[in-house]
Amino acid sequence: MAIKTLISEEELNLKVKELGEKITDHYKDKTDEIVALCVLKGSINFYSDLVKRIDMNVLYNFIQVSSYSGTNTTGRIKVKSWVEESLEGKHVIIVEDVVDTGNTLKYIIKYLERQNPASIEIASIVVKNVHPHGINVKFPGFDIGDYFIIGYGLDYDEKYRNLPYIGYIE
Ligand SMILES: O=P(O)(O)OC[C@H]1O[C@H](OP(=O)(O)OP(=O)(O)O)[C@H](O)[C@@H]1O
Ligand code: HPA
Repeated sequence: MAIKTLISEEELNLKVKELGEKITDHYKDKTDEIVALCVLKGSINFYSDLVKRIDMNVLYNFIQVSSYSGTNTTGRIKVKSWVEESLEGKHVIIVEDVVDTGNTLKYIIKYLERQNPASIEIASIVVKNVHPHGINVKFPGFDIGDYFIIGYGLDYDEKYRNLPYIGYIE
């Protein structure tokens, strides 16, 4: 079993910087509060790098949901923890590591909308299928093909999250 690099640490750093600049530019005239919402566990590394590249005040918030077993979605989203503070009138940036089938985001957005945020946008370091479930990823990182990826927060059965790059198992 060999791990092949798909996106290097250097490529990740450059992309995160670029996304941070785009996000800063997009929200620069907004007066309402901006919340960066980390979708645990997979987004932890991207989130931590991205918020440092956003040149304005962002509030931190975290949720934990999961639906994968091995390389397949179970199709059932398990909510392990959810947003505690009110999102009413706030601009929410959902920070994801990967948008794959789009099931997870479809679920999250449906429930977040009930809290009447001012807006909801998505930043994802990797997008696998363009517009799954019609989901529009406003701040996409890398578009990739049909790889099951690991590293930079992404796991295979909870392993490999701490690789500093994104790879796949050959
Ligand atoms: O677009 P989808 O097909 O729904 O897949 C994307 C989601 O799957 C992964 O989470 P996972 O359920 O593996 O939990 P984890 O973040 O704790 O690893 C990943 O972190 C995304 O949240
Ligand atoms: O390619 C992937 N890797 C790890 N977790 C995932 N969750 C959805 N797709 C993936």
